[in-house]
Amino acid sequence: MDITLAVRARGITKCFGDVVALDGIDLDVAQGQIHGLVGPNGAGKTTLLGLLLGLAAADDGRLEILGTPVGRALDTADGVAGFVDGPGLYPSLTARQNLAALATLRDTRTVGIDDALDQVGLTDVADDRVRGFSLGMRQRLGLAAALLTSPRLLVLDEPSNGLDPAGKKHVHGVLTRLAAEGTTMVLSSHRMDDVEALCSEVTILAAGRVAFSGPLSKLSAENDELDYRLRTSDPQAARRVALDTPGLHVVDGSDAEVLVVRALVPALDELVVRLVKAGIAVRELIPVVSPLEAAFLALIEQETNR
Ligand SMILES: Nc1ncnc2c1ncn2[C@@H]1O[C@H](COP(=O)(O)OP(=O)(O)OP(=O)(O)O)[C@@H](O)[C@H]1O
Repeated sequence: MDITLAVRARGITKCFGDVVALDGIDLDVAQGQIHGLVGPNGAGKTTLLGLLLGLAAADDGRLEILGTPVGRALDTADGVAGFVDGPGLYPSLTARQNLAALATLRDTRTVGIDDALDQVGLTDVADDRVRGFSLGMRQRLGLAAALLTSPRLLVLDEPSNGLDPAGKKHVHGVLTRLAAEGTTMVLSSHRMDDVEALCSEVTILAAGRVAFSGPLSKLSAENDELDYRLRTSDPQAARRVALDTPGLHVVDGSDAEVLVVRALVPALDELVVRLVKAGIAVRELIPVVSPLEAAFLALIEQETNR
């Protein structure tokens, strides 16, 4: 048993009737790490998070949480908190009453309801009924509910769902601070940019299988061709230069103002040098999708075509 791992899963399988939701999943999450779980709809993310929260038991495989093997009884392991499919809240109660009710039900030591509300930025609406809360406010309240138990492992299903940019920044700040204080997190997202902002490691699920698991730095598409948007001072001349540049393709979807080119980094460098030599100013040169997003999409395609 490796006590430096907050989660250790080996060969986890979970079926719903004929549907194989998880098909032999291995997962290692080091203590204090924020670990992202990404994948397309139906990949098995929520099912896996549900197993970590003790909401369901695996059909096969071995799961250890915070150093303790998980049995077949449905129960949240000590030190674990979080939610899947949105937090369970009472709409007719206020935010503060919801947290008080949960603390009573759990009979747990609390870090303080006011403190939890403050951490997620809900102090001003603490005495408003949850019925009137937006999706983003409910997500924050769900996080506050999880914080009440001072968890060592926090399991969150799409915590950024419904958050506006300021809300997302706030919640990311809370999660980053918790990780710095030693809380381990496993969170799911559909978005690689979320994962990039928060996580040091990521597991990509596709069709119930692990397509990749490891540090984000390893998941790089540097050696693959990427599409880049190019905006210059002279789009027509830039197109002629691009068409002449070896190893670079002008992609359909380019328009009069913006050229989309597909290239490896060396060919892209050559294009920029040629543009500058031709007196054409480069105003914008950005990947259409980030290298991580591109690697993610390529892996998903590979795995779903297997
Ligand atoms: N309770 C259930 N009964 C039957 N099938 C289920 C159940 N829960 C999940 N599934 C199926 O298991 C597979 C994995 O679903 P899961 O919800 O874990 O995926 P997900 O990656 O979280 O998807 P999404 O991104 O859409 O939330 C899907 O095919 C889904 O239809």
